[in-house]
Amino acid sequence: MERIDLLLTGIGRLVTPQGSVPRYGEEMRHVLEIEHAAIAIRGDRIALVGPQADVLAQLNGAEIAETLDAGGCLVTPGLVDPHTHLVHGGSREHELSLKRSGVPYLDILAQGGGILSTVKATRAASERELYDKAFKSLDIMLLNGVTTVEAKSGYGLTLDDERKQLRVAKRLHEGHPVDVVPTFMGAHAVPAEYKGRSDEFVDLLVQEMLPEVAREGLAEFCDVFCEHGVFTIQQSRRILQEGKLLGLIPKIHADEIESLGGAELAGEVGAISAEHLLAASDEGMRMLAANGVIPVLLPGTSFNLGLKQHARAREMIDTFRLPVALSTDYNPGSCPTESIQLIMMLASLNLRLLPEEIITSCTINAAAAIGRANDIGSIEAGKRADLTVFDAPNIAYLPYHFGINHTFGVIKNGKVAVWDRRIEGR
Ligand SMILES: O=C(O)CC1=NCN=C1
Ligand SMILES: [Zn+2]
Repeated sequence: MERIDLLLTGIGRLVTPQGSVPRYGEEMRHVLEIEHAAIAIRGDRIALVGPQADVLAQLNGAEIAETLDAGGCLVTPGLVDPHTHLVHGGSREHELSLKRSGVPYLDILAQGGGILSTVKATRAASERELYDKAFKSLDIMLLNGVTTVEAKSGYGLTLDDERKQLRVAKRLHEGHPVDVVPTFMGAHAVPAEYKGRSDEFVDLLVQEMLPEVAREGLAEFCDVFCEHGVFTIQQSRRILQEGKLLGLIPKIHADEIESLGGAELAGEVGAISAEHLLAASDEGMRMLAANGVIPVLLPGTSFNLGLKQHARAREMIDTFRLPVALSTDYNPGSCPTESIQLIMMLASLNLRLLPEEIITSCTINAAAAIGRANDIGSIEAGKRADLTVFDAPNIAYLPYHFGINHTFGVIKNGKVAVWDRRIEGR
């Protein structure tokens, strides 16, 4: 047996989905649980995983560079956050009273606030300021147990400012332990200078921004805010199809507030994922299922907007056999939180997901929503050594004991990125 760089022993309970594809419907509750487990890591890959006695027996005689005792903690795959607006300037707490007095999200946007308020702040911010602000959020996400994050542009709305955001996302990927996966979302809102001329802005997106973003290789995905008062189905279709021709995989903010048929469009254009889906129709869910589109649900957003309606997750899983994923939707307006553990609790409370489904939604299915299920999202030999160590007895405890951070340790690419000294004392 070749040298092992890190041996993690003393794992009270290891819980992981299995495989390198999304888990559909009832499969979402099938997770592997191993008590008294160990994980052997070579380089940035998992070499061995199993009951500690078996792992040690297989390592017999191998050189082990470092051994860490997990103190009986719970270990899962590193958590994946597949839908964030990470890179942005400013904040929108000044809109809180408006929101709490009942002014709808889309009305604030129509009055030039909301996303457009963040556009002003992002255009005014330097790359350094955007980088430093997002770096702090990545620290919070890492400390929460997240090892890979998707980051959308969409607060620039000019070619230069969209490129600025995407360059910052690239630099964050290089400069922070958490991996950052970039999405172009120039179709996030119609900027003030194009007010009332949305088709002309779509021309700019399609004829100038998309080709340049694709040429520079600044994004893997293209996303659109397909919503009443933002981009129509026709405009969204045009942007996503043009992006796809340029090699940008489609994603879509679909049926977040009104049922426009965004889920149907996601199926039609072959999107990798469709996001929000509070108002998705049965036909929309059928289209998602028929075309292998992953629904990414964002219970933090409906919670923070005080919406009574939630995505019909149970029907998505039980009736349409969809592979549900979860995300924070971290952004300065509709969901200003980096806490994936709060999202776990809200998924349990408002989406009625089971603990096993929640873990699957935050690991392998979230990884699949950003095209990385073959690399991350489960604890198996050959997968990336991204692990999260929780001070919890089991996975049900995470959404049950809410409002705190249960993460005691994070291993990223086989290296310790976070390690709470209280583990030693356990
Ligand atoms: O409000 C924001 O800044 C982010 C958002 N985009 C679409 N829904 C929410
Ligand atoms: Zn979003």
